[in-house]
Amino acid sequence: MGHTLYLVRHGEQLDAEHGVADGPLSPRGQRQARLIADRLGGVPFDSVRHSPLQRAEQTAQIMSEHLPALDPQPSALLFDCVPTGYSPQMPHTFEPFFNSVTDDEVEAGRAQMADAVAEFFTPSRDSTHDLLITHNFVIAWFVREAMDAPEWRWAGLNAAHAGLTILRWKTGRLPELVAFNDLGHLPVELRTGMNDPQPY
Ligand SMILES: O=C(O)[C@@H](CO)OP(=O)(O)O
Repeated sequence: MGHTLYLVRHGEQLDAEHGVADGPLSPRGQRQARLIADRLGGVPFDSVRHSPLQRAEQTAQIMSEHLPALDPQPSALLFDCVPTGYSPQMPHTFEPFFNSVTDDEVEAGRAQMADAVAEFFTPSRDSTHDLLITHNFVIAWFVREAMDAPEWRWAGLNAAHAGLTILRWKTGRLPELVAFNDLGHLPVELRTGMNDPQPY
């Protein structure tokens, strides 16, 4: 069956729209965490890791209250980060965002993502299931890496709060993108965190 990696973006953070860098989940974020827990209730997870930031830690905590078999552990490899700097191949509309990111931040993000890929992208002959609760850019980088897409192509791959992305490695096969930003467990009013409102 191989190794399956379940990537979940944290739930909606309280007051994130006011520029608060981190904090607890909003009531909507707490509902999102309960619903992604219900969605994944049948998966026999071998490990659960989460970003140490509060919005991801609380998402993991709510999920483990609903799924007591989970034993979430923090991993610094899952911190929010910026995986690369601006590339001329990116749409120009992305440029203002990258103007506010320092070279040191990019260097740290690049190193973190290299270490994260080495840690989590592990083919397995056995059936293994690992859950990572993390951030939008980390999920985008993992998808880009699994697809062997150009380095800059993580930019613009957006997952919603509590969206579910699944990657799988089977022996002798290319990495498989089983699902990207699947929101089937969320009612329309809880599909938050995307740049544009979701029309479905
Ligand atoms: O700021 C964002 O849009 C993303 C970047 O990864 O972070 P988060 O998933 O923590 O909201």
